[in-house]
Amino acid sequence: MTPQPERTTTPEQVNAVAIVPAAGRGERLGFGVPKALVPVRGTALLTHAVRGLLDAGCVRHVVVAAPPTEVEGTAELLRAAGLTAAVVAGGADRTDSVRRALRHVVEIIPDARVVLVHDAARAFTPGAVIRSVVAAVAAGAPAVVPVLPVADTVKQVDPAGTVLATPDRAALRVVQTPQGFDTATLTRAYAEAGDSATDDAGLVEQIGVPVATVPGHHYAMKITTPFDLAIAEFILSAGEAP
Ligand SMILES: Nc1ccn([C@@H]2O[C@H](COP(=O)(O)OP(=O)(O)OP(=O)(O)O)[C@@H](O)[C@H]2O)c(=O)n1
Ligand SMILES: C[C@](O)(CO)[C@H](O)COP(=O)(O)O
Repeated sequence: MTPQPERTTTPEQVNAVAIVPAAGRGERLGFGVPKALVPVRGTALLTHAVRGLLDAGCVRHVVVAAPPTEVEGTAELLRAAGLTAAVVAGGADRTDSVRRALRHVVEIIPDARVVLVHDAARAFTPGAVIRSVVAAVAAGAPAVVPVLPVADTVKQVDPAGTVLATPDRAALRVVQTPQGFDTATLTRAYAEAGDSATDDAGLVEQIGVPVATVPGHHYAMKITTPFDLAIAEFILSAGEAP
């Protein structure tokens, strides 16, 4: 029998669905408007983030969780930028916002096999990171997170700030988004795990499913403070990620 070439699924063949939690208030940024709507070079962070996902070439649908009072305005913002995305009302915390968007995904795209969850605040994530997360899920990993090594020494402290321990930083990673999941795994995690977690992979860990890692990128930083906004300006002026 003639040996058949091994079939691999490329990220472009997957057509993932992306959830974008964008309902945060941006208190640490302090602009008095939801952070996702804060402009960098005249374009809202959310618009940069959604465009980045759609331009990566492997995302078929985007579902945004917006502040409940901004659902219409957010839909209009994205339409005006020529971007196609569904917008739902977000919740009280990030987990609640993702839960609401995930419910929408399951309703409108029941055949979605791969789902990404990507912070609007990580608006300048390179397409290569998005594609490698999708590729790892397509290759069979039920959950995948992009990570970076930890550059500083990290201390564990008690509530008074006294150092308790110095974990081995070689075993630690900083976690970014998009985080990618087999849709059935993420749905089960949201149904069975605790109410809240600081990331979606945390809920998957709670149900005992292994989480794989792929290399992240400094450009996928979370824009949290005015200092980060200055770095975002730099990233835009520097052009394509090295
Ligand atoms: N109720 C919430 C809170 C946060 N997020 C989203 O989760 C991502 C990560 O949250 P973070 O960077 O902490 O944003 P904020 O909550 O807006 O920031 P802050 O804590 O400074 O108010 C952001 O894209 C944010 O919009 C959300 O969808 N719903
Ligand atoms: C999901 C996340 O961006 C991964 O690093 C992060 O945990 C979000 O944390 P936040 O406190 O909701 O910003």
